[in-house]
Formats: sequence, C-alpha cells, structure tokens
Amino acid sequence: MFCEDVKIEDVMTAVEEKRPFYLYSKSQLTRNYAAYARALQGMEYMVGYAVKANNNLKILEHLRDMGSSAVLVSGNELKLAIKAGFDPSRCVFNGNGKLLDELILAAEHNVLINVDSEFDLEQICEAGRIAGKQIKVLLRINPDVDPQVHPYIATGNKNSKFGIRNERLGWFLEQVKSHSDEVKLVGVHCHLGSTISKVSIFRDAAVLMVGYVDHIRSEGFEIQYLNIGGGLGIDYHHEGANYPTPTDLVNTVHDLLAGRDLTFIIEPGRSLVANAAVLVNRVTGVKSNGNKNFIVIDGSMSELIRPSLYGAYQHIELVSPPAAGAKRATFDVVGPVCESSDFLGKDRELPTPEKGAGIVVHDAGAYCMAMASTYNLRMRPPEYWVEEDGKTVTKIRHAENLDDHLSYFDGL
Ligand SMILES: Cc1ncc(COP(=O)(O)O)c(C=O)c1O
Ligand SMILES: N[C@@H](CCCC[NH3+])C(=O)O
Repeated sequence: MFCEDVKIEDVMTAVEEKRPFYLYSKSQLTRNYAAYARALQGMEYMVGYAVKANNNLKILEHLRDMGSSAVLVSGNELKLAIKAGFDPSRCVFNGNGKLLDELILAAEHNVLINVDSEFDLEQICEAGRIAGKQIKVLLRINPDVDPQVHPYIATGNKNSKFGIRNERLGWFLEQVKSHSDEVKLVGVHCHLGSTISKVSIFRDAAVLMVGYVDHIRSEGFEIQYLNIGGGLGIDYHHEGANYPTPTDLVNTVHDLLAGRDLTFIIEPGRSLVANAAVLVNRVTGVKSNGNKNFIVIDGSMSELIRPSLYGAYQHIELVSPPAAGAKRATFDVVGPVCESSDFLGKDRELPTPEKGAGIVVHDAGAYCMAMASTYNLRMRPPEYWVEEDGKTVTKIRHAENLDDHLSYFDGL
C-alpha cells in the first residue's frame, strides 16, 4: 500500500515512534480544496473549513494558502486560525453555547458570528458593547430538514439543540433592529448534519433558506450571506462511483442563488480532509474466543473513536500482502483499551495477519485525530504527511508522551 509514491511499510520502518501514527497526503488535501473551488467558480463564495474536523496547524496553513477561510466553534479555534494566518473577518464563529470572553475575542477580530438562540443574541450584543464593535451576525435557522444520518450528528431537525425556530424569527429581527449599535444582520445560516450522502437534502434546505433571505430582505435588512453549512459525506465504504461531489452539491443549489446577489458560504470539514489520511497501526496478535476472531492492534478508540461512538464504518486493510497461505477469516479489529467498545472495525473479512504486520484504518483525516484522547494514558499519536512531490515524508505533529501528562502537575 502506498501514500502517493511512498510505500507505507517504508514509512513504518522510518518513523521514530513505534506506535500508531496518522499519515496524510498533502496532495489529496489540495485536490479536495480544488474540487470546491472549481465547483464554486464564477460565484461569490467563501469556503469556510470547519476546523473542528482536524486542527493540525500545518493542515490549516495549507488550506489557508489555497484560499480557504475558517469556521470556528471555540475561542481556542479562533486563536489557532489567527496563528495559521486566516483573515478573521472572513471566519465564522458557530456554536450553541459561546462564552462571553470568546465572543469578545471574536468581536475584536471582526469575525462573523452565527446567532443560535435568544440568550446567545443577548450575549453577542454584550460582547459588541464591551468590544466597542458592531458585530456582523448571521441567524442560524433550524430548517427542520432530516439529513438522514446517525442521530448524534444530525443538527438541523426539530430535536436538535442548534439554531432558532421559524416561529421566533420575528423576535430576532426586532432585537437586531433595536441593537443596531452592537449587531448588524448580514446573513442566514443552517447546518443540517454530517455525513450527508444525498445532495437533494441540501437543496431542500436551500429552498427554505432563500425563502428566509427574501423575507428578511423584505423587512428592510441588507442580507449579504447565505451560509448552507457543511455536511457533505465521503465514500467511507469505498463503493466507488456515484458518491456526490462538491460540484453535485453546488449544482443542486445554483439556480436558487442566481439573481439573488448573495455571497454563498459553505462550511465543509469532512469532505476536505477525511480521505487525505490513514491511521497506521501494527498487529499485536490474533486470537479467538471460540465464537469470534480478533485482530488486536496497537491503535485503539483513543486514537480513533468514530466506530465506538457512532458505530461508524471505516475501511480497514493490511499494508502489505499476507504471507503465502494466510487464511481469510472474519475478524473484529480491536485495540488494547479496557473497554469492549474499543474496536476499529467489526466483522471484517481479512487475511490472517502476522504479528507486527501493518494495518490501516482509511479515511482517518476528519474527526479522528481531532477527537483522540489520552484514555488509558495512551498519549496522542504523531502525524506525518507526504509532501506534494509525492516522495518526501514530513512530521507535521509531534507525538505526545508521558512528560506532557506529568507537566500538568508541575509545581502542584
Ligand atoms: C456548524 C457546522 N458547520 C460545519 C460543520 C462541518 O461539517 P462536515 O465536517 O460534516 O462537513 C459542522 C459539523 O458538523 C458544523 O457543526
Ligand atoms: N464527530 C462527528 C461529526 C460531527 C460533526 C460536528 N458537528 C464524526 O466523527 O463523524
């Protein structure tokens, strides 16, 4: 198995840490961003990369170099985006529980802020007063569209904690009008959920959202932005053809934007970074409990929690061809963590690997390292990428180690 022109087995031999690591293709990140830029060509647009998907500083800098802006959900993400060189006035701050100090920081940097609730608007006004700024805000509307995804990652239907309800819109418009020193309404936003595999779902939402734009404009507001959120899924099952692309997404809403003089904001996370990485692990051993077969690897739910958390499928493969005569069997691929939920894959048909064999979890660029923990004192893994020459492997994040943990107790 190769990452660009580099044999993954060779990277395993070369890296200093003999433990799981993430390996990215920088070229794949470039291709993913270019797919959005191509799809949006000719339109007024902003691609706001959702930093929560992967907050590696080198990846952020690369996306910024390609023209991306950033979508943020915490004060620390904003600080990191500034460090990575993003223009904060082209960034968007989202969230249902933003804190006053985070809002003041965002106001000071002229970040666009999405209003999520009544109390959120009150606090945004307070931040505007304290910072002495008129904050540009978008209303995050809950359009109640079913994204047809795992309930834990659906965000735009009626059971969701995010966004404002249609019935309250009038109240928000009045409040914005009467607080014009602190806030200026410049747009509307929605985000339906993540791993969406049908672009018709985005169209359903966009139809509602342009309706809101028209209505709010008729109330005398100058609306500049329509922000449709993120959420486009990727082909985790490696089924090939027909998985929707950024072009399919943009094409399905294009006619709704035509003639409306709007800047279109899209907030992709997963579809920019997920397929640009693998988690590389080693086989510790193979066992059977009589009922089930297990491949025990050195990676775990600490490095990659999506299968444990959502029952998510990520494709698993051996890095090198198996030894001659290796029997194929059905395995659960599990880690060493003391939890029965510690699995990377269930019921996978694989050749029986040898101890020490490399085994990768695919599509590990989004919500994998970003959600890694130090549970069982498994310190977070290092990250590498293959440069755009296709050959050079560069470390892009150091491994954590026990000293990092011990440093939290220094001087106590
Ligand atoms: C408001 C908002 N925007 C963008 C994203 C990015 O979503 P995705 O990674 O599915 O593209 C998320 C995460 O779901 C989100 O909550
Ligand atoms: N963490 C989720 C996605 C959540 C998106 C954030 N709103 C995942 O791994 O699929």
